[in-house]
Amino acid sequence: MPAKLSVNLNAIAMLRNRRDLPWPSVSGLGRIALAAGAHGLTVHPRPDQRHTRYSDLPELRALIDDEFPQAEFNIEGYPAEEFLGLVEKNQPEQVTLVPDDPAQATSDHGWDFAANAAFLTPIVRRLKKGGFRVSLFADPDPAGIAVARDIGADRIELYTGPYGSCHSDSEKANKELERLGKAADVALAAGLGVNAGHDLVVSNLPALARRIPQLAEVSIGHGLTADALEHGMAETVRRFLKACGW
Ligand SMILES: CC(=O)[C@@H](O)[C@H](O)COP(=O)(O)O
Ligand SMILES: NCC(=O)COP(=O)(O)O
Repeated sequence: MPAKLSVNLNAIAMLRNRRDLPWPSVSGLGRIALAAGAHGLTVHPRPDQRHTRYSDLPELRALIDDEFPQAEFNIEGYPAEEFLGLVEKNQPEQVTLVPDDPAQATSDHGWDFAANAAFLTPIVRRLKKGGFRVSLFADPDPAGIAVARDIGADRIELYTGPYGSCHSDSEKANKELERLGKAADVALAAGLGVNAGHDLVVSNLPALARRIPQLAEVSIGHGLTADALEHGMAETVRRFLKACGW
């Protein structure tokens, strides 16, 4: 089965947050994405709420429950107590734990599993007891991935940033793809599911899906939002011109 697509709404939320106005609507764009066939929605709330706000989460949970009950809600973030409380309140199908420092502009590495095993193990146990599927953000490092299994995760999410940044260097992209592929082989052999995300776009997805045919889910925000703007711009300008009487 092809990988499921979870649309990350953080970039939409960041655009919305430029003004004290309700547009672009995070739940409205989430509805459009799910109506178009996306399999789920992802948010990555950070403590400063510069992207998704905590108040967006109940609205997205209700959107899925009321209109798209087959879709999944994926909440990503650093597992501080505040984040764990948000997860427990908003009941996502999947929680993705990311080693984000609040000062980081975006996620740029996976967990050091050996160094964080004692920290993550009780958190993963608590989340799984709560009924949530747990995925851990991971660099494509086979040694670390074996530890992720021992920590109790259901899945890993491979950090694809270095692969995504090779858009103009196909040799480098192939090397990064092979690292991701080998890490996925190790994870799958260990019984872990494999998700992937960060800087994925239409042009780099097919090769990733071919190398990792068992890929369970990709979560995509920045590149997908950029495409939505590009492909929606002409129609939008026509609407504004019509409103001006042209
Ligand atoms: C874990 C991960 O790679 C994504 O959550 C990424 O952080 C996208 O969200 P932002 O664009 O808000 O950083
Ligand atoms: N988990 C990765 C994600 O949700 C989206 O990352 P990006 O496409 O915004 O880089």
